[in-house]
Amino acid sequence: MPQVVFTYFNCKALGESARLLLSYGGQEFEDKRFAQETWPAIKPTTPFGQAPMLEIDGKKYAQSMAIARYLGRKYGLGGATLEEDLEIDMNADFINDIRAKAATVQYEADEALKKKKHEDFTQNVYPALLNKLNEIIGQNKGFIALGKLTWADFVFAGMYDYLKVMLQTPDLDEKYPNFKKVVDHVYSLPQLKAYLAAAPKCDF
Ligand SMILES: N[C@@H](CCC(=O)N[C@@H](CS)C(=O)NCC(=O)O)C(=O)O
Repeated sequence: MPQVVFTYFNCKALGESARLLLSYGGQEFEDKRFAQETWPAIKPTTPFGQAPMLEIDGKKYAQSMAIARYLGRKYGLGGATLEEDLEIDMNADFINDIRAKAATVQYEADEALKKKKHEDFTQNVYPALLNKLNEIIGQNKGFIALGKLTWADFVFAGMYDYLKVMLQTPDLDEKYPNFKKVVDHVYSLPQLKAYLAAAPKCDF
């Protein structure tokens, strides 16, 4: 078994999908979580100056989506054809686009502008995107793609609480009831039981 180290802040956000996938795959790994204060020392040791980082036998990899795709394919959670992979990628990228859009609001430094942007996005941007995602999950029987479990479900479930914070919408469950179906599908997997019991509790 390869030596695997996964490095990320002590939160779920962009890191949890990889932790869940590694656990699903039965891969032992060092779950290296760091505090905000230690980030400046770690940053220059990562491929792109960003976390998360996955190390396999000493080789370092970055980019949460690339990592999730790799682990998913490795553990049988990819498509059976290039077209199936395309469908998974398409829907996973759509989720990541929603997150990235919300990040432009949430990480706006000017508080007045942040409030204005949030109101604008909440009214004019998020509803169409979130309704579409809810519809996609409905068509896929409670999964993100292909009507069955794929690595994209781990991406969504892992970042779900973070999305609630980023969208400033704690009642996502009620507004878009299919979202919780994906989360429940992933979090009820027996392969994740030991990891979930041992992992530090994080709000997002
Ligand atoms: N596209 C990258 C984005 C990574 C990213 O934005 N990471 C943030 C934490 S969630 C980070 O490293 N922030 C600290 C910094 O950029 O110095 C990915 O998906 O991995």
